[in-house]
Amino acid sequence: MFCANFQNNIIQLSELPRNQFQQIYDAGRSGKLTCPLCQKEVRLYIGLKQSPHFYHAGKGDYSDCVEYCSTLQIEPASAVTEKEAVHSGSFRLPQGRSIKDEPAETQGFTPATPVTISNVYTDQAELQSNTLFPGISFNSSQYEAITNVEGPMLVLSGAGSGKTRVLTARAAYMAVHRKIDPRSIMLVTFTSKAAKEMRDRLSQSYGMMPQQLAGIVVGTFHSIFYRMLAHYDGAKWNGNNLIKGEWQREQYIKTAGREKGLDEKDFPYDLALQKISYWKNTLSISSSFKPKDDWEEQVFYLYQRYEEMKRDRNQFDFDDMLIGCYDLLTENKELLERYQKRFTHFLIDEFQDINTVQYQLMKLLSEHTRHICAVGDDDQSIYSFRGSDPGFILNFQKDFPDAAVIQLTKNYRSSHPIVASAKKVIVRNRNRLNKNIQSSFNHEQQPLFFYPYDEEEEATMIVNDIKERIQEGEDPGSFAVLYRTHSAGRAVFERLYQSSLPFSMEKETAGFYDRRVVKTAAAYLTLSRDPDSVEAVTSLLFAFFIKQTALSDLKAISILEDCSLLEALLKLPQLQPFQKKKIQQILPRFARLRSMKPVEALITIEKDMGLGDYLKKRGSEGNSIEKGSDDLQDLKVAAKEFQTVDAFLDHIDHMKHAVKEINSLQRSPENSIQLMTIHRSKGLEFKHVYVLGVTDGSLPHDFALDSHRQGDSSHLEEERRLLYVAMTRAKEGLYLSLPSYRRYKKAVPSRFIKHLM
Ligand SMILES: Nc1ncnc2c1ncn2[C@@H]1O[C@H](COP(=O)(O)OP(=O)(O)OP(=O)(O)O)[C@@H](O)[C@H]1O
Repeated sequence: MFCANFQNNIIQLSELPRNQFQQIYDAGRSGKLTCPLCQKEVRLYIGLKQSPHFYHAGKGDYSDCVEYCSTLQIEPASAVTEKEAVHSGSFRLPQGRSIKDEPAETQGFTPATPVTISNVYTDQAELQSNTLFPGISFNSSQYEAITNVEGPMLVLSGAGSGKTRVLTARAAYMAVHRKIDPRSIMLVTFTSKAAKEMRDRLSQSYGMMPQQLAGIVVGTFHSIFYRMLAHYDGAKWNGNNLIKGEWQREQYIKTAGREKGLDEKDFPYDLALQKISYWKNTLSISSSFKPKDDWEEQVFYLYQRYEEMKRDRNQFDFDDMLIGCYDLLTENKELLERYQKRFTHFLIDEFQDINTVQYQLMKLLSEHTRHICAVGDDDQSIYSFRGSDPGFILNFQKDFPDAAVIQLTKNYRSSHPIVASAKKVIVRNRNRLNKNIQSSFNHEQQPLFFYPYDEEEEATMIVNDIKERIQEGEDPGSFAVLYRTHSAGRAVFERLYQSSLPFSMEKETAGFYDRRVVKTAAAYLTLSRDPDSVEAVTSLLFAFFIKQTALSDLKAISILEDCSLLEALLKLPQLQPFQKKKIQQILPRFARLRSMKPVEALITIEKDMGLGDYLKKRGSEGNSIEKGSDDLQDLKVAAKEFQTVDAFLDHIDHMKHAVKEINSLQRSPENSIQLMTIHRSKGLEFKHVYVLGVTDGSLPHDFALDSHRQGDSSHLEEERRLLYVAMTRAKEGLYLSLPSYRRYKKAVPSRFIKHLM
């Protein structure tokens, strides 16, 4: 049905401006839409499977209502003149009627479209062997990769081609069939999640005895090498001295930057930190190191000061763990030999993401036996910013010219249409090894593009689609929603929370309202209704560049002079004249904020109340990947659906509680919808995968487009690999979202997928 009653007016869907769908959808959810005929509650459908339409909230036969609405059908929009239309609120309600009863097209709504793939699926029968472990089959390449355990081996494995299966089976085969001491097997993974999965698979699938299983050393580079360091010198490598938070690293280099007079609004500290990590992980810094240009000169200074600051405090960071171990083993031959005696067989997962220091460590440890097996896929290399380099795959063959090379090209995870589409995306990368990945099964479901209006509607469509599929019998654990950056997951988090569907997500995604800029902007809003909020006034001190110690003065002034904390700001004795002038201008505006619409209030805060200046000076505007002003734009998108500041602030509080609640539930991934960044999804698989924001600026990220414009296309290629990784997580359903607007700006489909549309 295509009409509904809203605020005593009849809305025709064909006449509803596209940007108001979400608002009407929300009105329906809060019971504010009714049927023009029976007056019962109706809702607006926004999803993937059908075009938007109104439907009755309760069950029953509503054919009369549908019929009635169809008699209200109007002439095509172009035929309705202004004279014929009346205006109600922000909606244009046509007067003209026609008795046509085909469904009216909804304005600007494009139904989901399938990805175009040209090649047809051809089933290539293959021999599978299951003699090694009952119930688990292996194709001939996998079999060879598992059983050929002597000497170096490189396994080039396409997405979903069973590298995890091969790695775990190879470890189990060595222990069970070849009776190699499990304690001498080292299996290195890239993430702790992958390590856990390997351990789980080893225990469940390969009939290993618990003591055999316990013997194999399975872990990430960091966990394995940190254990070596802690064992050698527990006092120096005490976990309490580890710098865990990025913010602390940033604080150190910003302190160093101030010594050099580097301006925070111009200087990209995030890139500087990345560069420092890169240098460390690629073992680039030696006595002969020379910065290449001015930028590197500056970063090199920050690097030196950063290292000094850590040393003075006996601290170390994650990169130091690997470098520390490398130094230890190269300097202490006796220790190296002890470890070499202990370990004889080495397996490395995600070899495409290895960096110099990790590679050198593995080479050192394995040089006595050369039983080293590296498994990787250059198309899934997505950590070059940390110094990883798919070039190691090529170097491996140089370092070990006698290495056996095995290609795994059969994809067992994803259906043919998914593999074919992902392949069409990745072949456009120039810097890659050519391979012919084929799916092992066909499926009638094609990957879909869908076209939400903006981020909010994108989240609504996805959550509704998941809800429908769960109602049809799918498990919540079959779904994953993937995105490029953490803040992009905010809207889906909020919709999922409102829907009561079980889901879990990474902490960073959940912490949108705790991001520094978001928190500061929200503090302005809070002070407009509670000028005595200690938390909000503390955030404001940051924004006005006033020392935090002023808080106790503020409290005293507020008691002695009987004024609010906010008003006390102006009476602070330590204010510089320019600060006083600014605060004088800004204070009266707080009260007015409360009567504005939240988006309007945020614009006022940004433009007229100092937040814009704060962003320029302190809000990481120089950052390339996470700009402060992007956070503010994201906050405006979140605020869009709210009519009052109070309602928006309540929503923020509610969502902060929601985060705590969801985290405390600790739902298992098997039973809940997963929200995560594409980076985190590596190595995982889901029946249905939704990829948010497949638009230029989001995927590829703006920073990669910038560097492409400046002549460096390596980041763009990495972004394409990210999309490839995201697509190849899906087994059956792949849904790529192409919103028309992003951060209030017109968005265009990602250059990576245009040829698939
Ligand atoms: N020979 C085989 N026969 C049937 N299924 C297989 C076979 N090999 C692997 N699989 C299945 O294919 C899927 C993908 O395997 P796996 O997770 O090991 O791939 P992967 O290469 O690690 O993937 P990616 O690199 O994309 O993360 C899994 O569900 C696995 O059980």
